[in-house]
Amino acid sequence: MAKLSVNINKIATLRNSRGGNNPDLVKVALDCERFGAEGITVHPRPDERHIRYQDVFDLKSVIHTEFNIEGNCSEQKFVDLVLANKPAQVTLVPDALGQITSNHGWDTIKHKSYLQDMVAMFKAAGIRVSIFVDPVIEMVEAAALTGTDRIELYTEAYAQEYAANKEQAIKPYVAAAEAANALGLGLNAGHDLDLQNLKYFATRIPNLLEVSIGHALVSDALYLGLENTIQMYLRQLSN
Ligand SMILES: CC(=O)[C@@H](O)[C@H](O)COP(=O)(O)O
Ligand SMILES: NCC(=O)COP(=O)(O)O
Repeated sequence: MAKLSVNINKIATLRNSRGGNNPDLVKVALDCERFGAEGITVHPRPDERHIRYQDVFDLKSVIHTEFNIEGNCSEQKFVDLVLANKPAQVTLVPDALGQITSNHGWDTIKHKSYLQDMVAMFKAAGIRVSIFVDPVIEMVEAAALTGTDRIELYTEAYAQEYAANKEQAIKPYVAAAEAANALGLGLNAGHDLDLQNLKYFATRIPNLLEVSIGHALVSDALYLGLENTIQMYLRQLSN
């Protein structure tokens, strides 16, 4: 069963909107773990629009499930933050500064040499590395040449097409997952997964190890409650 890593970016968005500490991000993270989350994911962006760099230090000192820090390793501040906190996993995401959210994976062919260096650096620090990629077999194959432990399949395209044609939507992801499996790459997935599309994805993707879910889960929790929502997502992942 794939593990559920709850991305708490949007909790930080709400907190920052009034300048105080309500909701308390650390408390929410600990509650997510208490409710069954098997990991906590954060994506500190250079503008600190939601997760602040200090949040990472505060969270690292208290959470006891897997800590996954996502971000762009071309930012030295991000690299320093990850090395200082040594999370269970770092997920390398090629976001530019002005993006409203993540919207593409790495070109692992073009950036293979650079990613090899980044992967080696984080692995030398004892941090598992995952590289955010589109469901394109050539990108998966090139990712394997970087020495990364895992890839994370960027699932927005799947989520967008799911309602119209889920059989078609899943096809590139199954092919990419099979390629990853054959190459010995660990397999994560994330972005726009939700209560409607998660089970179909998780039951058809071979050897899926982890999904990181934030925006839809936090939105659902506004209506369903955080504990109930996490349990509902976990049920979607159980066979
Ligand atoms: C990499 C990815 O798809 C998400 O983890 C990303 O963290 C979402 O970022 P926002 O929460 O800023 O939209
Ligand atoms: N890596 C995906 C993630 O952490 C959360 O993405 P989303 O569920 O907020 O779209």
